[in-house]
Amino acid sequence: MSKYEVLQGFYAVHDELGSGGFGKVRLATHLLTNQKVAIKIIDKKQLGHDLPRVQTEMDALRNLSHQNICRLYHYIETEDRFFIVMEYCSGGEMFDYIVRKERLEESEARHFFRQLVSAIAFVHSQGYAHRDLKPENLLLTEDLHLKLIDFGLCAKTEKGRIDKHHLDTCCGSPAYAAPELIQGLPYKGNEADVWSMGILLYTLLVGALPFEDDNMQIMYKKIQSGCFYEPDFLSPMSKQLLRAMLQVIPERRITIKKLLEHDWLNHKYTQPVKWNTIYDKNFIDRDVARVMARYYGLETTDKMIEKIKEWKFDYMTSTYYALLHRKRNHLEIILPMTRNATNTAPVNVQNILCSPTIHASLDNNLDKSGLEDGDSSSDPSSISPSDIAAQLKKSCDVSDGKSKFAKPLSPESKKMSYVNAMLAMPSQFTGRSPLRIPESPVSVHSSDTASLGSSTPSRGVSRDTDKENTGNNKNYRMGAATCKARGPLKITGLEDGTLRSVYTTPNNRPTLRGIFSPGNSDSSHKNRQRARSSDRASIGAASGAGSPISIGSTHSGNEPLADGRTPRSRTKTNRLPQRVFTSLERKKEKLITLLTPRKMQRDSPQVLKDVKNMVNVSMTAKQDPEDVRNMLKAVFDEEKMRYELNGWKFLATKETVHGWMTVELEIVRLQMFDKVGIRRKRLKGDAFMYKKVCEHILSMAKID
Ligand SMILES: Nc1ncnc2c1ncn2[C@@H]1O[C@H](COP(=O)(O)OP(=O)(O)OP(=O)(O)O)[C@@H](O)[C@H]1O
Repeated sequence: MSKYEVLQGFYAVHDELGSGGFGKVRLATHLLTNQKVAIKIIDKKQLGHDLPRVQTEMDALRNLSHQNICRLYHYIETEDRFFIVMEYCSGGEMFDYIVRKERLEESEARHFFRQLVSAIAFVHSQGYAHRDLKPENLLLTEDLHLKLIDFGLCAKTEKGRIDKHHLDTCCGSPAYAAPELIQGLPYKGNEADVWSMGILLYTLLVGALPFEDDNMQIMYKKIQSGCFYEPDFLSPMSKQLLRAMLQVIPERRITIKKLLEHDWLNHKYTQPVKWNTIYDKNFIDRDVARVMARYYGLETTDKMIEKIKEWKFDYMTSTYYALLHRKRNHLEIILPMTRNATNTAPVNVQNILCSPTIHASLDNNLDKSGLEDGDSSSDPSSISPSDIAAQLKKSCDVSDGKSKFAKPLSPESKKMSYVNAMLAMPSQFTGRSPLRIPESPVSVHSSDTASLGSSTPSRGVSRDTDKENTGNNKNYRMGAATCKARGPLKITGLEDGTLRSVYTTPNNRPTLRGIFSPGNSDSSHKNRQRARSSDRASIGAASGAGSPISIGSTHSGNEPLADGRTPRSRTKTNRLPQRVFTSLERKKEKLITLLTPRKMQRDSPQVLKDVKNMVNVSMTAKQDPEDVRNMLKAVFDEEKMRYELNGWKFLATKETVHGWMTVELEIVRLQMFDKVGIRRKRLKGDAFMYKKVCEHILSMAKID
């Protein structure tokens, strides 16, 4: 029996997107609509005492429907596993975005930070505190909307009482934890979140952590001192905001309300942050409901609307959201004629990036259901059932070796994406653009975008006005600290105790090198700190930390990997239906790949035809992929990194003081530039470790 049998016929499961302490997140296709989704697969056995975490996360995701929070589509529980189907954030982790940029310019950091503040203001307004804010939990969509994930550690109080309620569970990642948390004092979730946001803002602007040390106890002391380095390039306004957020005494810390009004956040913006949700669960998109009513065999659209409004988070909810997403992207919304029809979904059409300017992304011009304003281009009501059937048949017809792809419905969708624009923009700090994109046919306009390129970060140290916080060094800030190191922390468990079983069946840098160094893994602390992805049983644990690593070993297909997992080649079972499906969505060129013998497929790297989704790709100066492969092998050997090579994909692991980190590096061809690129993905380990490892590998490989 397949591990994921429960998903069969509904989702096709693909590659791993990332992994946390308890399970993996896999990319998947929602088969009925051919939309990409992310599925978090959690093994119950691995959860142990942390079982309530899943329930906490589910409750939060059900309740917290917001434009900057990753949407829950579907929730399935089986005897062994939980499957959480979510909106897929194809832009990857926000942190990845700054790996190549080293640090962000102020206006760009503001773009992301406004969205984070919006999400957290909403979360708090609903009585929740996130308590695990860190770069790994901030994802991006293809048009650079920020989406908050991972509510497994969140705390719930009565709505509107988050600022009254004290919590006592210490959780989150140490580097992002507020001083009151690491002292083991009762704390308020909202205040602790503001501190973590301060750390996040610092990482965006500086590209390093404000408090860190190889020794965990020293790091704690630094956090409690509130004393952090302020590089000269930070503007006075950013310094002031960072100080306000990184105030050691929680009562003196800026509140979220004040944060929303802060000048830094609103600089050059005509509108304040829209923090309230723009979604209304009572508002259902009629076009989508109409198409679904036909599929589910309901007589009227209204009946379908009533059904969707039950919000069961089953396959119906998932289908509704998947179709809504298609509509938002100006893709046709069609389903087979009836639910008894084949589950084969219409083939994918172009993944279109529709956010030409920073404002388009920022303003979240969405209506209550999540559709962009003025989205009148698609009118599925004009599609008759026979059209739908014909189209479906046509689009799935690959008998002639060519798949027929639905056309994008709007010419607008051809606009250059914000992602592309940002990647094309030279970084003011590095003096180069991560991707040297030749003259672009579409210019990016809007006053704000223009300002991104031209704004000069203010240099020179502003005189500190906050006397209370003035330290000896003018570049250091001292929060009003109680420098009392209380030593190890006690974990007392989550506030919300019990797990309710819900059964649902689907049918129904170092940029500033020298400043940043990865923190340490004080094992005694780790055991007490609530386990986090970077702290929890890792590759090192699985392989026996401290045991000798076989250096530079290219694993044969059947040996277990360093992390104890079975190599991908072995875990691949009967994937044919999935492979066929994938080929359909990847446009007709991919069919050639499908029909090519496997050996030949492996012999040439994947070709990327445009710069879309190239946020995680570094371009090399090489034209021969073999050269790059050899260079990477040499770097791994030199770095004593263990790796597995599967065709053009390396799975490399490295032990650092913080534990193990696994990165996937794939060699790809960049057709537009006639160059070879390296696509990277963090699979395990904390984001800063990943950043450091990637920067190191890429600079060692001398790829630029
Ligand atoms: N919706 C998504 N779209 C794309 N990638 C995702 C999505 N959700 C998660 N990921 C990837 O998977 C990783 C792990 O996800 P997540 O943090 O939810 O797992 P976790 O087990 O709760 O982790 P942790 O141990 O940090 O709590 C993320 O850091 C991200 O890289």
